[in-house]
Amino acid sequence: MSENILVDIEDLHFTYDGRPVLQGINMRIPRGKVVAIMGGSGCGKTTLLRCIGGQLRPSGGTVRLADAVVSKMSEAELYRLRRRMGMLFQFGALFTDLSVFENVAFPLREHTDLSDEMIRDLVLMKLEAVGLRGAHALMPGSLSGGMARRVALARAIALDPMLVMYDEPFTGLDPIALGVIGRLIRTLNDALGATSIMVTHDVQESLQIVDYIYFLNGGRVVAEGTPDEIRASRDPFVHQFVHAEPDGPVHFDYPAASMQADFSLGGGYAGAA
Ligand SMILES: Nc1ncnc2c1ncn2[C@@H]1O[C@H](COP(=O)(O)OP(=O)(O)OP(=O)(O)O)[C@@H](O)[C@H]1O
Repeated sequence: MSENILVDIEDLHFTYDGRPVLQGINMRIPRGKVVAIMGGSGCGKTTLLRCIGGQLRPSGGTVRLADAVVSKMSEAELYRLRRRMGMLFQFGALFTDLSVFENVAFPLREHTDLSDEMIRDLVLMKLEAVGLRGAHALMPGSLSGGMARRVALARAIALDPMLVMYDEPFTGLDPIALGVIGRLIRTLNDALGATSIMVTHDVQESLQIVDYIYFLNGGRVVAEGTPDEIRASRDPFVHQFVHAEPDGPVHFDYPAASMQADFSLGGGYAGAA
């Protein structure tokens, strides 16, 4: 594998209960880049992140991270690998009974033997990086949505990860907070010398901050390119996302039986009384 590629995904397949979700994904993500993954609801974006993080084992193909095949790692190796990965999931999910300081300190206490003084300095540095050093004593319940997301970001980078994965980091944020989080994702990535993968529905923000975008549909990569290539693209998938069109090749409804079969007149639905 080229020295420069941090994440190399080859012909990745994943199946839930016999239902194929990922059907031959190929991606090569160079070190230092911020990459967005987009696609309609349920197309497999979160599943892909979980295969990269080793929480799910693929049914076929490989994910290589640095020079290691993630799906072949033992539990102990995966645990060590996760120390080098930061993850920020939808809504940030802070521990509500821990202060801002303790939330950011959590991965440091969990994964290192650093002294309390060292942990204190590192936590305050990470909080400073997201503009919240002054908020270290607050409890999550007293933070705005944007502040809570910034604390989650500080926690995700607490261990100086080589790879940071974001699952819909902008969900539920107002446009100003969204812009702040977007810029932080970019600047923290560059300051840490990390690589970032972001699953998001926010095309406009992504076009401002990322180096490359992949579009998924039906468990496959259907389009990809740099922000300039994406803006200029005539691909119908890309066009639908960039212009937020409700109709197009991406269907937003989960596949269902016909209305006639599902509703009582059709007599086919056995779910509710
Ligand atoms: N634990 C599970 N068991 C069975 N099926 C699952 C499970 N988790 C997800 N799926 C299914 O796998 C498909 C892909 O889910 P995934 O969460 O990866 O999609 P997504 O692209 O991240 O969607 P969204 O944008 O709505 O979050 C969906 O159809 C979903 O219903």
